[in-house]
Amino acid sequence: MSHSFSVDLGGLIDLLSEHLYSGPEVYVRELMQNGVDAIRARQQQFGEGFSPTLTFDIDGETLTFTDNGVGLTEDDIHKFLATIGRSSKRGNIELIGQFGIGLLAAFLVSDQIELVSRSASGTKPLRWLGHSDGSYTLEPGPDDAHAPVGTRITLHARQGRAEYLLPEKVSQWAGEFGALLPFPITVNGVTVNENGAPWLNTEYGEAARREAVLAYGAQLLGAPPLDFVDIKTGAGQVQGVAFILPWTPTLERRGQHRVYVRHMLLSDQEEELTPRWAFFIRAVLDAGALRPNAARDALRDDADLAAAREEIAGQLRAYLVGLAERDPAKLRQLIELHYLSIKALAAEDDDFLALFMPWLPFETSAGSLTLPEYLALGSQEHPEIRFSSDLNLYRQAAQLALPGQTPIIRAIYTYDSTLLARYAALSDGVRLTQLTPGDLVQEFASLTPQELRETATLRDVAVDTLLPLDADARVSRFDPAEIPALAFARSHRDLARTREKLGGEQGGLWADLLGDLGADSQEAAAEVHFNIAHPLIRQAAQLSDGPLLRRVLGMLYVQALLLGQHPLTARELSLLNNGLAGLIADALAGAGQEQAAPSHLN
Ligand SMILES: Nc1ncnc2c1ncn2[C@@H]1O[C@H](COP(=O)(O)OP(=O)(O)OP(=O)(O)O)[C@@H](O)[C@H]1O
Repeated sequence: MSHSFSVDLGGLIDLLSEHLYSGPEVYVRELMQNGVDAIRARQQQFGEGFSPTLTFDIDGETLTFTDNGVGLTEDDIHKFLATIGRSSKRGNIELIGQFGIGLLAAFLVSDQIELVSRSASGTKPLRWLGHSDGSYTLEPGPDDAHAPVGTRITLHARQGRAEYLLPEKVSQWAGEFGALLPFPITVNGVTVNENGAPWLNTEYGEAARREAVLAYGAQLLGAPPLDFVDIKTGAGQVQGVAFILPWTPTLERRGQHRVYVRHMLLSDQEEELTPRWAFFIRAVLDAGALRPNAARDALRDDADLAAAREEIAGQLRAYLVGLAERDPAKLRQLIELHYLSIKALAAEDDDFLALFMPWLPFETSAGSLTLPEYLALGSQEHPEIRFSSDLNLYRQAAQLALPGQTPIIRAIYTYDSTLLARYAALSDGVRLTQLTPGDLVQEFASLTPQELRETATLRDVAVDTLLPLDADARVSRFDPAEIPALAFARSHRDLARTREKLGGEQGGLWADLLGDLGADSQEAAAEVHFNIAHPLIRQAAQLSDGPLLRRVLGMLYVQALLLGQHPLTARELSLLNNGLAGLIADALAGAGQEQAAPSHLN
C-alpha cells in the first residue's frame, strides 16, 4: 500500500516561528518579498510597461497588502501557493524566494490568509482562502473586468498579535526592509521608503551624489564618515558603498554591515561579504545575485559569496593605494585611526606592505615612530631594527634610556614581528634583532676595580639571600640612575614556579618529575641587577652583613620583579610582606623612642 505524507501545518508554523524567524514581524518582509518577486516576474514575462507599487492598507485589525506583480493562475495556486515547499521561483536567479515556505509567515499573525489575484496572463481574478489548520478554498474572485493585474492579501490579527499590524510598526518595518526598492511602498497612503539607493542617484551630478552618500553615511554611523568607497562586483553583482569609520573600532568586533539582496534588507549585522581585515569600514551593500539562507537573515555561504568578497577586498585595497597619490592628508588621517587593521593587511600582502610601511606608526622606546623615522635615529652604516615581542622585556628596555642605543620597537601584536621581518627582508642591509634579556645586561657598564671592592659585601649577601629564591644577583651600573634594581625572568622561571607550587601543595609524582626537569638547569630562574648608580644601593653597600641589609636586598628584589610586571610567587610575596612589616616595626620603635625622649629629659 502506498500512502502520502501529510503535514501538520500548525506544527510547521510553530517550527518556523521558533527556529527560523526572528519574530512575527517577518511576515511584513515575506509579503513584500513575494510582491517584489511578482513584480520582477511580470517585468521579465510581460515587459516593464507598468509602474510597480506595493501598498499596505490597515483598518483596525485588518491588513491588506497589494502588489501589481505577475499574479497567479488557478494552476499556480494549486501547484505553488497551496503546496508547501514548492516554489515557482527556483532557478530564476533574479527572484529571491526559492523555498516555498515564506507565505506561511503570515500565519504568525493571522489565522487565515485571503488572497485575491489576477494573473498578468489575462485569466479572471481568483479568491483563495487558506486556514492555519491546513485547509483552503478556491473560488472565482470579484468578477470585475477591470480588476487590476496583481495580488491582494488580507490578514486579520489573531489573538495577541494585533500590535504587529499597527500602522506605525508596519511603516517602520516596511521602510527598513524596502529602503532601497526603486519604487514606492505606501502604508495607508504614505510612502515609507527612500526610493532607491543614494549611491546610484547620478541625476544631479557626481558632487551631489557624493554629498547624498556622505549624508546617508552620517545618518548610518551617527557621525560623518571619514570617506567612502564605491563597491561594485561582477560576482554576486554587489553594489554599494563602504564608509570609512571616523573612529577606531575595537579589534574583536567584526563589521556590522547592512546588506540587501535584490534591494530587500537582509541584515544589519552581516559579516561575510567583506574581508576580515576591513574592520575600519561599515558597508551598505546590495547583492543582485547572491542567495539568502531560508531564515533570510544571512547570505548563503557559497562560491559566489567568496568571489564577491575577494572582489570587494581588491576594491578596498585599490582605494587605499589610490589615496596615497590622490589625497595623502586623508590617508594620514585614515592611518592614524586604523593603522592596526592596515598592519594586519600589510602582514599578508607584500605590495601593500611596501606601500604603507613608510606611513605606519610603531610604538618604540623613543615614542611613536614610523620606520623611516626610526631608522633615521640609528646607525646609518649599519641600519638595525631592534624589537621585543615580550611586553615585560620591552618595558624594562624602554626604562633603560641607554645613550647611543637604537630605540626598541614594541612588537606585541602577532603581525608586528611578521611586518618587521618582511620589511627588513625587503629593504637592503637592514638587520633585524629580537631583544633578549642578555642584550640589556650587556649594555650595562662594568664596575671599576674600586667599585668592585666597595660592593663585594653587598654582592655576597645578595647572592646568599636571593639564591634560595632561585635568583642570581649582580651589581652593575645602568641608566636611569633612578632605578635601584632590575630583574629579568629566564625562560624556565615558569617551570620553577610550577615546581614550587606543586611541591608546596601536593608533592608527589608531578613535583618529582618537574624537580628532575628543573635539575637539568644550572641557571637560576631570574637575574637581578642592583644599580650602583642609585644612592640607596651605594648606601646599602656600606652596611655590613646583617638582618637589615638582607631585608633591604630582598625587598628591592621583589620591587624589581613588580617593576618588570613579573607575577610573584608565594615566597616572594611573603618576603615583601615580612620586609615591610619589619621596616614599619623598626620605624614605629624609632618613633616611640623619639616620643619617650622628652619626658626623660624633663
Ligand atoms: N504576491 C504574489 N504574487 C504572485 N505569486 C505569489 C505571491 N505570493 C506567493 N506567490 C506564489 O506562491 C508561491 C509560494 O510562496 P512562498 O512565499 O511560500 O514561497 P517562495 O516565495 O516561493 O519561497 P520562499 O519560501 O523562499 O519565500 C511562490 O513561489 C509564488 O509562486
